[in-house]
Amino acid sequence: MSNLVAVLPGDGIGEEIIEQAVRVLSALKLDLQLEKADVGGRAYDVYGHPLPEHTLALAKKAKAVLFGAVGDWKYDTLPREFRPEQAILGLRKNLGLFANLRPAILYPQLANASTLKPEIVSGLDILIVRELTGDVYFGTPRGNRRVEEGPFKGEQEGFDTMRYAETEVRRIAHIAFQAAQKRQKKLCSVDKANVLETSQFWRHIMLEVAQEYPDVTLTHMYIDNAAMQLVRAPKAFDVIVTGNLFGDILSDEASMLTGSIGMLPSASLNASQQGLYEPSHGSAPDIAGKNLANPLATILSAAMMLRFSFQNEEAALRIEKAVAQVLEQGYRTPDIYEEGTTKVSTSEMGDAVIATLI
Ligand SMILES: NC(=O)C1=CN([C@@H]2O[C@H](COP(=O)(O)OP(=O)(O)OC[C@H]3O[C@@H](n4cnc5c(N)ncnc54)[C@H](O)[C@@H]3O)[C@@H](O)[C@H]2O)C=CC1
Ligand SMILES: CC(C)CC(=O)C(=O)O
Ligand SMILES: [Mg+2]
Repeated sequence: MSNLVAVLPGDGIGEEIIEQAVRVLSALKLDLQLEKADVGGRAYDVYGHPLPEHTLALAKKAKAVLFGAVGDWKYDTLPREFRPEQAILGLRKNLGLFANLRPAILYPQLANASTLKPEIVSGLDILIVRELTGDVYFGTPRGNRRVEEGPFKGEQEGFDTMRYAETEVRRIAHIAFQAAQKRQKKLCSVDKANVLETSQFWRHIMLEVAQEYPDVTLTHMYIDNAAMQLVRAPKAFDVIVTGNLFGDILSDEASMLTGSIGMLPSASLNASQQGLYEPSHGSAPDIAGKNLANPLATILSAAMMLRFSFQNEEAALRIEKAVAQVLEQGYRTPDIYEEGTTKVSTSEMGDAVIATLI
């Protein structure tokens, strides 16, 4: 359905942050049909599965999915297929959402909220393009087995398989090169090619695809160095392209450059402009239910939804400008609070954004 949005709040702070994003969308009075469903731990509690069939069916028929977060410590001992995290992994895989865009932008008003010195982060605007449906997160075989030989013979071991097929690397490479073309034309591919076959293969394909984008400067960096450079000189990056595991880690690291993980939105896209939009953080059980969470990453994810799935650049910009405006007005949830600003709750931050929409 062309205007259907599946709204999946999930667990922990999911409900609180999604509520604010939905309020902002409603205030814009757009022609969207929002339909809510359970996902994650709360779906497991009710239906015995973290991604029930009706939730998956709703996500599949929707133009876009607005997702909160899933997970809670109380589900950590469940067999893996029933853990809440399988819901987001299942949605990504079932909807073919291979391209995860995670922009890390420092709003000038938050230069002091970052744990890094203002001169290191001010003006920061980088884009992490993370491959989302391959790599060690989905590779098979995986599991537990008895070690058959070597010094640990007879013991149990756990194992996963890191794997990337050519098509998977090629299509994310194109997304990243095209994103770089629209920006500073610098693409850094992050891998571990000095150790891993998967990474050597990734690098080889990146170099091949680069031939089609002579206007973009491609560089390569090992993940360990990239993790270090990201806090040493983050502004040296423009677009980073990397695999699922490395991208997961680097994007949490990049969030601290922007002041808080509560500021980092994301879009996960497939080949037919269907997308899932979620904050880059998790369900934050430590602050759930307390009206403390920063809803801005989710509100900014809703803006990305309007831009990428509904081609409504104007409405996306209205949200983004309102977010900049509330920060300018000094409103801060606890994660980005500093002396001299006004501490607000999750819902008060939603109120402030709505009041500022023009
Ligand atoms: N896409 C998803 O649904 C994801 C789910 N998870 C799940 O979330 C659960 C918690 O995982 P953690 O490793 O603790 O990561 P997390 O991202 O949920 O929290 C890490 C830290 O950041 C803080 N934080 C996160 N979002 C915030 C926000 N909007 N405002 C203010 N502070 C915020 C939390 O309070 C916590 O101190 C786990 O079950 C994990 O598997 C983790 C990452 C992604
Ligand atoms: C919870 C995981 C499945 C993923 C994750 O941490 C992420 O996508 O950022
Ligand atoms: Mg993560």
